[in-house]
Amino acid sequence: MVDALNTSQTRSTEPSADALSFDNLQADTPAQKRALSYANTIYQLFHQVMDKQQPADRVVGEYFRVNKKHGSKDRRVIRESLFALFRWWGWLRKFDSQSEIEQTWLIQLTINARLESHPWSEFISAWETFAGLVSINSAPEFSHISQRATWLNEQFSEHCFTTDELVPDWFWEVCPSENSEQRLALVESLSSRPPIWGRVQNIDLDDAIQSLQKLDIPAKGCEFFSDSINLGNKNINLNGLSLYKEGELEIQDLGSQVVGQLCQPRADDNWWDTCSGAGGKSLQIRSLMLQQSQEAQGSIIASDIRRKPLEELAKRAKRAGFKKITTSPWKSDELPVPHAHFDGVLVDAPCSCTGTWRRNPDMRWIDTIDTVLDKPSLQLDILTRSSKAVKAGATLVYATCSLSPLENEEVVKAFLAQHSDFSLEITTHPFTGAKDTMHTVVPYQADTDGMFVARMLKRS
Ligand SMILES: C[S@@+](CC[C@H](N)C(=O)[O-])C[C@H]1O[C@@H](n2cnc3c(N)ncnc32)[C@H](O)[C@@H]1O
Repeated sequence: MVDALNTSQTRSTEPSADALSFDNLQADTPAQKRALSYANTIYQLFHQVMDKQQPADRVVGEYFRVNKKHGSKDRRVIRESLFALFRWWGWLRKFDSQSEIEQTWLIQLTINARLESHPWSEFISAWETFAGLVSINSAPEFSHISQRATWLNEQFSEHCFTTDELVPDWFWEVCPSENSEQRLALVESLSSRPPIWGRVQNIDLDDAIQSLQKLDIPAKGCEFFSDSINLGNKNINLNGLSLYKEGELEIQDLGSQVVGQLCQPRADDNWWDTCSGAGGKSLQIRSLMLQQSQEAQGSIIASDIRRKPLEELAKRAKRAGFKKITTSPWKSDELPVPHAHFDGVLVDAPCSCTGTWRRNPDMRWIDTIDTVLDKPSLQLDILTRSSKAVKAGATLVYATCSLSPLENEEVVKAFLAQHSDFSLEITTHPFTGAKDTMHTVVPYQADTDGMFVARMLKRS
């Protein structure tokens, strides 16, 4: 098997892959000509991501920004084919043994489209014909990855396709799971896209749902949190939505919302969000305070080593009218806030982001095991320094969007081993109802990203 990972270990400054040459193929119809043009574009974007280790959403966004000639259908075919390639690359890379790059690519594109049940049949038939694949027309509508693996094993018996290999081998080393049913459910969820999740603030959920449904957005509530909203799977032009522009709707994955919920902020608490980024959880914490009392005096200081996300947070807070959120950049080892001062400190630590692989399927192939292994020492350092800001009797919450125990349970255990004045609290996993001291939100539990969260108490 050709190991695609070997080609992507180092960051390249070379231009992305050369264009493919389809000169020896006779494209007679407009659909065939377009199919070859798409094949070339997708090939170059794919290699820009893999060879230069650049995130696919950035690469494709920049491509469409520069190449304005593409209409909405072109964009859809290119974008969806590209993202699907990363979802199925663990299988598609096995076809790399074909002699000609062009033919290999057309085979991979055809199988990719069949695995996704893409609707652009005229282009798929063109790829299939040019690829010389005559016998795979019987692809059914798949509802499960096991069906896809079975179909591939029947069609291409010279290879063996297993569901575990849809993620890189190193993933199982850092996210071990002995239980084969759980492994399958995890790969299944990592092979599909979650819906767009949001949160309403300053507005009644039912009013928000009604106004979004009038715009043909299939919005609905969810059984877990009264302010969460499921916005369906289709892209939404947020800047065209008045709810969004007026700060009444924020996009936040439901898994991420678990973290704010388990912070359990009280109306008049003072919180420090130490790694706030653009402040998804700071906004949520303030909104949870206001849900308890419109007079809530609680405040949040948001910090990050990057200034730009803090500027974005300031805009979001202004949009929502949340005057009690302020920002304080974290520029050095010194705390940017007073010691032993806060009722709650949230450390949403930088991590490998393996829990977000559903939305960013390319990351599983451009990252390596080091993406996980180099994080725990940084995470422990940030958690240790942040803990100094917690006052006696108050709360410290540690969270990541990683699925690896090395970045999660092990970091918390290492912290507690050095800090006997902190102890874990028992909390309830909102999706499973499990009562425990540390929770992993696994993507298949509620169709979300993956997260980890643990809540600790500093002794009085
Ligand atoms: C998981 S993201 C935070 C996401 C954010 N809390 C949210 O809800 O959208 C981790 C953040 O930690 C920040 N970060 C990385 N190293 C840091 C450090 N040494 N000190 C403070 N923040 C850091 C990153 O810039 C990044 O924004």
